[in-house]
Amino acid sequence: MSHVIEMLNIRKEFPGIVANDDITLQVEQGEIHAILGENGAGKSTLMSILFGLYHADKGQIKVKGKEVRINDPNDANELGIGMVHQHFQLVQNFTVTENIILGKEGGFFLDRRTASKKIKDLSVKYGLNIDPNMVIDDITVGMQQRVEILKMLYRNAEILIFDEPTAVLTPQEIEDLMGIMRSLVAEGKSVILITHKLNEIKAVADRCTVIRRGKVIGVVDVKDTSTAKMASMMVGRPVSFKVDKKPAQVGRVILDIHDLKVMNSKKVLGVKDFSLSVKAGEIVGIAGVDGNGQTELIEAITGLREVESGSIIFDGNDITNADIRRRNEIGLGHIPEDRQKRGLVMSSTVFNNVAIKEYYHSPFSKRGILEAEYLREYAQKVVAQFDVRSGEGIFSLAGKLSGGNQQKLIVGREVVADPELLIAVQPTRGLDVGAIEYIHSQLVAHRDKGHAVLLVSFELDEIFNLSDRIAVMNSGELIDIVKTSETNEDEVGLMMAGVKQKEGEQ
Ligand SMILES: Nc1ncnc2c1ncn2[C@@H]1O[C@H](COP(=O)(O)OP(=O)(O)OP(=O)(O)O)[C@@H](O)[C@H]1O
Repeated sequence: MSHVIEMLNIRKEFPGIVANDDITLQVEQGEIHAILGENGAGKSTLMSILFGLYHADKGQIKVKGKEVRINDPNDANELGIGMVHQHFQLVQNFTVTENIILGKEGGFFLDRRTASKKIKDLSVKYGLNIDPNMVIDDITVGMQQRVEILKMLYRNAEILIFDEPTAVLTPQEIEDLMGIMRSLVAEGKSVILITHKLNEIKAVADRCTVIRRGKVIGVVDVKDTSTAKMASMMVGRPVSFKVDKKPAQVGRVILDIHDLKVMNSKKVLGVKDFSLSVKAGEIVGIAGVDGNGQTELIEAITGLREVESGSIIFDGNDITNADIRRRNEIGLGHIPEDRQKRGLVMSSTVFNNVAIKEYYHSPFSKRGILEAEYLREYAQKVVAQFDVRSGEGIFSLAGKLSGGNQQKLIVGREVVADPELLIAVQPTRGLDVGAIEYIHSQLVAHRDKGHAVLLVSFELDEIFNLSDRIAVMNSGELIDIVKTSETNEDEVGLMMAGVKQKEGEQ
């Protein structure tokens, strides 16, 4: 078998941490090679080296047997290496076409109509459902990811790196993407797939390199290795995939939404006459395909988007038009969908990011002066409890944390603040199975303390594992709300497609 890519004995250090410690990765031509590792294990660093974004301190890279030096992404592109990043690299106010041709030879002088046509054809061919004329700001996170995939396909890459490509895709989109990957390798291309989702590795990958804390633990043939085995190789202990929880002890209504109407960014109703209540001591999960009004609903509840009509009552207080700080103060916590845009200040430290919502009041500050010692201990507590790993602890910049560790930081900050209502949107996006197990147990513990949790997730498994009741959204409407114990994935799947239960029974 010929190796299309060989990364030999790669070492990369950052202040306080060895991100890659003597890593060897060999990818065969025509295979889908998965890389599995905990959050912060060094996967993105390794791929950034291959893509010319970082330079290894030591080691060698060979492409098709020839040693190469990859100084920047242009070198990588020339060697036929393409990458879909975990965090999108798109200009928000540009169209899809502009983003795709940006940085390509000829760039903006390219004939846009021809470029748009080629993009449209690729989109249709791979079922990506992207209109080349749409502006990035107006499309969902899931669609933005597909634009990244299109960008790579547009440049005819031979070796395609996917860094957590399915984290925001719907089950159907994931299926489609798997199909795309299979057809890519059938054409002789090679795929490197970084994912935390073991079932995806099982479904498409040929081999898997497992890394833990910067070191290679082993390379396995996927068809001969169980998901449980891969999980324990990665985490270093057995992992439980089921959430242990007692029946909910529900109390008073915490969140009461009445006939809510909210516009989306296209100025049409994204949320239509939506009513829902969430009680203390329960987790209500919102199930739905991405783009069916969940974002607008959550933005309305958290104060990020204006309400057209209807009301939002929080523990007896009308907060329909309240400002965000007031919502925080009366006990609303929010784990946002887009952790980089809304969750963290990337250029600031972990410490500042933990303090960001609390710094102005006691006990975090007194008479306008920060209680630095208290804040430091508080930040240390969040980092320790949620296992946020980085080179320089609370003094690391948030932007230097691995994607999963950024996510753990946000979840930790919001849970430790102990809000009456925790709104958790995709709380385990990008997390490894060990971290998911922990975050799930923390969300259940939050409920068991008598707090309310409103969960939005595109993972039906997660919705079913955590929720006491499931509210299904389709086209901005509440299709139905059902007890988790009285439904199943097929029924919820039908409702997600807009079929009301009674219609389904007919
Ligand atoms: N530019 C940087 N400066 C400092 N530390 C960094 C930098 N980039 C990565 N690191 C650190 O290197 C380690 C490995 O990070 P990396 O992003 O490679 O992990 P990962 O395996 O991709 O994790 P995840 O699954 O969470 O995405 C982390 O501890 C991270 O904080």
